[in-house]
Amino acid sequence: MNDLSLPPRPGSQNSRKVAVVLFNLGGPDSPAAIKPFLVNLFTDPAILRVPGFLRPALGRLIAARRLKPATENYAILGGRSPLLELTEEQARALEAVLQPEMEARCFIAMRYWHPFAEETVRAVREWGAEEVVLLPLYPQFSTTTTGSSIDDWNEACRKAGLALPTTTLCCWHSDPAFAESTAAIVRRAWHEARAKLPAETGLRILFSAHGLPESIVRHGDPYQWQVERTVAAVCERLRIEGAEHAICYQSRATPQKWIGPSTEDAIAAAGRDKVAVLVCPIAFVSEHSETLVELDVEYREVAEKDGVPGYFRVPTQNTDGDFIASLAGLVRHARGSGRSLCSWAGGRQCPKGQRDCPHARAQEAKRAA
Ligand SMILES: C=CC1=C(C)c2cc3[nH]c(cc4nc(cc5[nH]c(cc1n2)c(C)c5CCC(=O)O)C(CCC(=O)O)=C4C)c(C)c3C=C
Ligand SMILES: [Fe+2]
Ligand SMILES: [Fe+2]
Repeated sequence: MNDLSLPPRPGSQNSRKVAVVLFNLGGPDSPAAIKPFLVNLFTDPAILRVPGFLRPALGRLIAARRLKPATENYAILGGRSPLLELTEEQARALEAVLQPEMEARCFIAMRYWHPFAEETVRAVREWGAEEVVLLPLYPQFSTTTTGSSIDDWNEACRKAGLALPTTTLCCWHSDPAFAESTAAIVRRAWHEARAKLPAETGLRILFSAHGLPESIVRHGDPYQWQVERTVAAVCERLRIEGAEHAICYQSRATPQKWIGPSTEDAIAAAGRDKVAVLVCPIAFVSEHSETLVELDVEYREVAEKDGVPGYFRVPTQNTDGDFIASLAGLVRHARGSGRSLCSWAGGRQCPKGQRDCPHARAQEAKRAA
């Protein structure tokens, strides 16, 4: 056993300065930032999959159409997203767990608003990092989120000429410690909700994940499959007798067909079945507009309208101690391997040729090209 109270030994792997880079989507930090944030999002080739010459104009048009609903949502939160502050709290909490074992510092790289990857690459260099661990705050891999952030990071490093040994934690949807910590949060919320309901009223857990256009999944995005793996891993550990559950998808942001069932439809079904719902965000690990507004305000109204006999929400992980410990476990495992790692197979390392590991698959495709 390591004595964690001892400082890292000079010259050991643990004395190397490791930058843990947390990826998230980012959110506007003022009302004026909403428009450019949306333009950045909708002109990302990972999001808007049209020929390059069409993307800037079409992306701006879609962003303009989204501006009003997005502005209304952020107005409820005081005109800004809380995502950066909450991610900073997660970063500090993760550092506090890692620092007794290794010389680690957590940085944040957001995809569509500050701090952008370019800013973070500079900060990582200035700190004198000798090694990098990329840790997306998305348990499930999607080409639209983790994939886009990895490409953005690599491009920022290329431009800045930063070439450090780097490990990418491409996905951790079934990591046992993550699933256990999530199950504990769901269990607590379940008991709180049960205590407020009459004994004869059923309670259904709705695992609500961010949706995706169906065409993206059809083209091989593993996100939906990985969401299902997370739900299975959490349910295995719930230890609540007779708890029924369903998976649904929220936040449709474009007119195309998105994967379903939608969270609205799942709430309507609960209304018909006369069961209360406990909505559990399963693809976000911190609070932001899609939990605080969409789940807490909009879908609550939908549930009332649909005659659902009770509406409750599981809080996201934020800085929950067991959740942060699970992230620390991922970093500990990943360090120094310089490879792409994923937790889904239990082996931590993406198995060679494994079609469900998106990062390994992308690397293989690059090698073959
Ligand atoms: C085509 C559009 C979108 C896809 C695909 C998409 C995927 C996706 N997004 C998240 C997580 C977050 N999304 C957030 C905001 C947000 N997302 C979209 C659109 C798509 N997302 C928009 C237009 C917005 C802006 C807000 C709005 O207009 O409603 C956020 C941040 C929210 C905040 O408070 O700042 C997160 C986080 C995931 C996990 C995902 C696919 C797997
Ligand atoms: Fe989104
Ligand atoms: Fe993987």
